[in-house]
Amino acid sequence: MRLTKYFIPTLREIPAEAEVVSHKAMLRAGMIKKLASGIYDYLPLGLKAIRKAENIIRKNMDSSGAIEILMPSVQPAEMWEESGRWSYYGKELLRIKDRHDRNFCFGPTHEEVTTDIVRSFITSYKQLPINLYQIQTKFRDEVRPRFGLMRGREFIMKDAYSFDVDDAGANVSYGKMRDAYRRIFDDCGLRYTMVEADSGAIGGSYSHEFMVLADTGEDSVISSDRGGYAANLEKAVCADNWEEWNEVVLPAEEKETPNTRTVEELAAFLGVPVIKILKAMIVNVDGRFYCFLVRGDHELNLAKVKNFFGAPSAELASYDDIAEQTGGAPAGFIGPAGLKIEIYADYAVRAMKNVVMGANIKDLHIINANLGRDFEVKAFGDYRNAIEGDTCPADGGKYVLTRGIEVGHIFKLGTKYSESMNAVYLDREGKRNPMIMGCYGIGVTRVVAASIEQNHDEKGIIWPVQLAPFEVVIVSLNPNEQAVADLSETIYKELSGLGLDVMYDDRDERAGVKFTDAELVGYPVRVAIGKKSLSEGNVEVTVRRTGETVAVKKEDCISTVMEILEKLR
Ligand SMILES: O=C(C[C@@H]1CCCCN1)Cn1cnc2cc(Cl)c(F)cc2c1=O
Ligand SMILES: [Mg+2]
Repeated sequence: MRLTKYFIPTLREIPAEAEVVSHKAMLRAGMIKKLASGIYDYLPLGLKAIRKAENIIRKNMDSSGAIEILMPSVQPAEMWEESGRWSYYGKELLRIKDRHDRNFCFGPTHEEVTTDIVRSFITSYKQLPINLYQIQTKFRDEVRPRFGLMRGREFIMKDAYSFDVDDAGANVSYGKMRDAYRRIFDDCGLRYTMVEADSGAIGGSYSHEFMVLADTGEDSVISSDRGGYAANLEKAVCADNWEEWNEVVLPAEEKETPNTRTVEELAAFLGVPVIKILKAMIVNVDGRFYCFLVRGDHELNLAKVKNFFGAPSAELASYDDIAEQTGGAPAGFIGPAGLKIEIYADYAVRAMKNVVMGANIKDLHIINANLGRDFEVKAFGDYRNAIEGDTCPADGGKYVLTRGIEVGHIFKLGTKYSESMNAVYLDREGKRNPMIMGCYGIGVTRVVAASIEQNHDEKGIIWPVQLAPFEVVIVSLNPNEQAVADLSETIYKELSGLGLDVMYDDRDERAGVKFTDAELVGYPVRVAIGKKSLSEGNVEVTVRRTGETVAVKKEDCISTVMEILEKLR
């Protein structure tokens, strides 16, 4: 492509709203343009990277036996009423009305639509298993879209749905997708890890996420330093391996603790370590209230609370609900004594002695409170967030916390949709059975952003060859010298002839401007052609990732570039 005939609106200034590297880099390199909050134009460079990611995904999905389809973005509400999800989702679901005032939504996902296709045409076990997938635009009305394509409201997803006759078959389908995802992210040149994940509201028995390791990732990953376990923090299991504190049980006494709103303030005021404090939270689980206790240095894990009750949601209670459930105690002074609601505690609480707990009265705490004498617990469980240094119950290693960007999520779905929407098949004995489903997503636009998060420096993007919009940029240093232009054209045509995506920067610009743009846009290989190329017969080949430049005889330019690109793959 000739740059004078192309469209790469690079920016000198970074818009203030861009917080993370990939967002800044994609704006500066002229890959995207914001149309509205969380909604972006994919400009030529951005689209080429997205298309390369899509083709890697398509190649591996097809070779896994999945079959590509394309479903509508606009979905009728009736389908979501059948699955019971129309009323379940809140504002995140973009609901629209057509001219006849009928209800539709802009699809955030396509379980219902795919299940409708399968139930309409597949009726026998002989037609199963089947895996249908699409690569398509989704819309989820995030309350706070940010980080550019990392958390957009409109985004491109590959979503696949598998249908099997039984659980064993569904496990095979799940395994095929897991292996396909590994090939996809390897082929994209991403460093990632697969982690056990919370299945969230869509139910189903288990799920795994594929996390691109990056410090700017929004997700927290807990993994054992022995490599035997990795999970999203929402899901990471905590061992119940606490030694009872060997302290003499002391008499409890009330203590005035004015204005000690936080655990740290309370600990400092009383001169005790945070670990001695019993944190009590009132949790609203789908409208029912419970009190959960965790040790002062731990955090309550609401995903674990939600899953414990099998509820669609679990949130910290509002101030008003706290006051109502505790007889008026403000947050920071809540305790388990004298509550009417059920009390659950994390395993670590069972080992505590002589703790500080809220008295459910403003500015008052009780010190040296002890389980059994001063408060009761209905049941102990794993309700806290794992932390670094915890012992891994799976392999005895120590937990390490890292951050990740979720680029893929695969779910064992079960019969949630096939039962509610009657997607059944006749088995050998002619008996009707619901199909066992799985669903599998990849955030295509997020893959591109994640790749930049993992591959950049202060000058801009360092594209892995696999996703690079253009693999090579030819920079003519003296475009007005006919001989330089001729040599540049020759090399440009030869490299393009080999099937590479080559950008030819034929602008009448200074070398510095061309070099800076080449580094910003992130072409893996740069070929610079100038007067020296004529006098000494050399061209300069630069590798973006290492910054290393070599002088190459112009007749060896093509083979050198091809070798470098092969090594980079
Ligand atoms: O999408 C999934 C599960 C899998 C992920 C892989 C591809 C197939 N679906 C979970 N999920 C997430 N956010 C949603 C947001 C809205 Cl507004 C909604 F109405 C539904 C969903 C929803 O179901
Ligand atoms: Mg997910």
